[in-house]
Amino acid sequence: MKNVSCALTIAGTDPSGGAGIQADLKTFQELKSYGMSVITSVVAQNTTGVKGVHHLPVDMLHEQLEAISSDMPVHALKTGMIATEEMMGIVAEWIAKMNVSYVMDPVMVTQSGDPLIEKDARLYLKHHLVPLASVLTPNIPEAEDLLGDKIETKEDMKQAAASIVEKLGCGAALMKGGHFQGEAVDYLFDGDRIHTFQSERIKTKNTHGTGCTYSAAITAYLSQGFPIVKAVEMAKYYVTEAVRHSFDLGHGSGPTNHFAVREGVVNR
Ligand SMILES: Nc1ncnc2c1ncn2[C@@H]1O[C@H](COP(=O)(O)OP(=O)(O)OP(=O)(O)O)[C@@H](O)[C@H]1O
Ligand SMILES: Cc1ncc(COP(=O)(O)O)c(N)n1
Repeated sequence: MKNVSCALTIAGTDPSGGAGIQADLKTFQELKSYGMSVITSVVAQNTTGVKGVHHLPVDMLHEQLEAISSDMPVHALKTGMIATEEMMGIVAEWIAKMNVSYVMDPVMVTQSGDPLIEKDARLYLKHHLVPLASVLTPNIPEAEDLLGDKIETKEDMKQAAASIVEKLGCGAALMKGGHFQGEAVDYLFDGDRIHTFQSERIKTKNTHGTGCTYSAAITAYLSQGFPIVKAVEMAKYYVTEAVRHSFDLGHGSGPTNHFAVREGVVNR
C-alpha cells in the first residue's frame, strides 16, 4: 500500500468555505496529505462576518478526538478556533498524549472583527495549549495579547517571536506580518535563530482565511516529514499564491484560491 501522510485539524467551521475547517481540508488535499477534521464549533459566517456560533457539547468533542486516535494515524495536527476553557482542556489533554508535530493558530478574532474565543479563555490558552505547540502562528494582535506588549516595528516582531518561545514554552513561533504595511514579511524563531520569510504585499481585499490556509499548509508539510523551516518556506509560497489568485466571491473579504499553485491559475 502507498504511504500516506495524515494531517488533522481541530477547529471551527466556515460554511462559505474560506476559513476554518473548510480551508484546512482544502489545503491538506491540495498538498497531498490525507485530511481529517474534528469540529469544535459550528459558525454561521461568510465573507462579511459571523452571524451565529454554536459550540459542540464537550462530550461530543471528546468522542470525535477518541474516534481519531482509536483508529487513525496522525502525523501532524493543527488547532484553530477553540472557544472555551472547557473545550481547550479536553483538546490539551488529548494532544499531550499524541506525541506529533502540533501547529497552533491562536485564533481569537476574525478579520471582520468578530470574537471566536471567550475573553476569559485567553489565559487558559496561553498557559495550557501554547506550551504543547511545536510551532505557534500568531498574527500581530494575537502576539500582543499573548505577550502584553505592543508590536510596532519589524524588530518588535522578531523580538516577539523569540519572547513567545522563551516565555510561553512552545517549540517555535512564526510571527505573521499580514497586518503590517509594506512587504508581507513573517519571522520564525525556531528556538535557535530568526528565519525571515518575505513576499510582496498583494493588493487585494480577498484575504479571508489566510491564517487558516498558512497554518494548514505548514501542518501538511510537517505531516510529510519536512523540517519546520522548510515547511514554513513552502507554506509561505502556497499562501502567497493563494492570495495572489484569490476569488472575488461574496460581498466582503473573498477567499483564498487553493488551485493557484497546482495550475498556476487564473482567477475565474
Ligand atoms: N495582501 C497580502 N499579500 C501577500 N501576503 C499576505 C497578504 N495578506 C496576508 N498575507 C500573508 O498571509 C499569511 C497570513 O497572515 P496574517 O497576518 O494575515 O494572518 P492572520 O491574521 O492570522 O490571518 P487571518 O486574517 O486569516 O486571521 C502571512 O504570511 C501574510 O504575510
Ligand atoms: C472558524 C474560523 N476559524 C478561523 C477564522 C479566522 O479567519 P479570518 O480571520 O480570515 O476570518 C474564521 N473566520 N473562522
